[in-house]
Amino acid sequence: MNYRFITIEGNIGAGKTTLAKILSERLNARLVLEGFEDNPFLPKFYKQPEQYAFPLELFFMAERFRQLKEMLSGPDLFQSITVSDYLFVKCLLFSKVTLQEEEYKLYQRIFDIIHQQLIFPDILIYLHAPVHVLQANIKKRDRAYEQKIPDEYLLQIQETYLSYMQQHNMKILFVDASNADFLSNESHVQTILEALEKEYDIGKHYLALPE
Ligand SMILES: Nc1ncnc2c1ncn2[C@@H]1O[C@H](COP(=O)(O)OP(=O)(O)OP(=O)(O)O)[C@@H](O)[C@H]1O
Repeated sequence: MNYRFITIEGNIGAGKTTLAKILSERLNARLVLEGFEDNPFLPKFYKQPEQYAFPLELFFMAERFRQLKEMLSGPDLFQSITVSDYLFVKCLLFSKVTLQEEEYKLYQRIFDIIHQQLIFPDILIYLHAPVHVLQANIKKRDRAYEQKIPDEYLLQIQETYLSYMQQHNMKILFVDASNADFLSNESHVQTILEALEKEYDIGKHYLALPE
């Protein structure tokens, strides 16, 4: 397989973490997961978004930068495969939705300075699911602070991801994850693994999972 650094992205509740864990096991890869539970501002943000969005986003940026930087300085960067469940630019995409305009401009300035120090994945697997599926997943996993996320917020996040992918040249496997069940449907995992054996051109490549 030609991809040494694979990143999985998608909206809240799309199933990134599940797939990242499974792929890392199957590919014997290093796993990089975002530590959103360590962000003390997240439950507060969901109660009072305007008040807590800026510290929330700063915390995410600092933590993710630290994590990816550590990964880069690790000894096995060129020997092993790495699978992560977020792109660094995720902070910026969410911030576009969560921050006020002036705050966003400032955030973007800091982001622009630091993101150049990081490497970009070889391929992005984007899990796309409609809002009602995301809401059902969010309900099922039952994190208390996520239970009142409005559909509108999920739609805005989705829009931001889609327009980012439209504007940036990268190899993207765009997976229809409406019925994805990587935990108990082996053929779904196999579809992704087989796709990763192929060499793709830059751009979006659609991938459907078996019924
Ligand atoms: N930059 C951010 N700004 C605001 N909230 C964020 C940000 N990054 C993550 N979150 C929140 O942290 C929580 C976990 O986010 P994330 O989407 O990464 O994981 P997830 O929903 O568990 O993913 P999946 O179900 O696809 O594995 C969600 O409530 C999400 O809204």
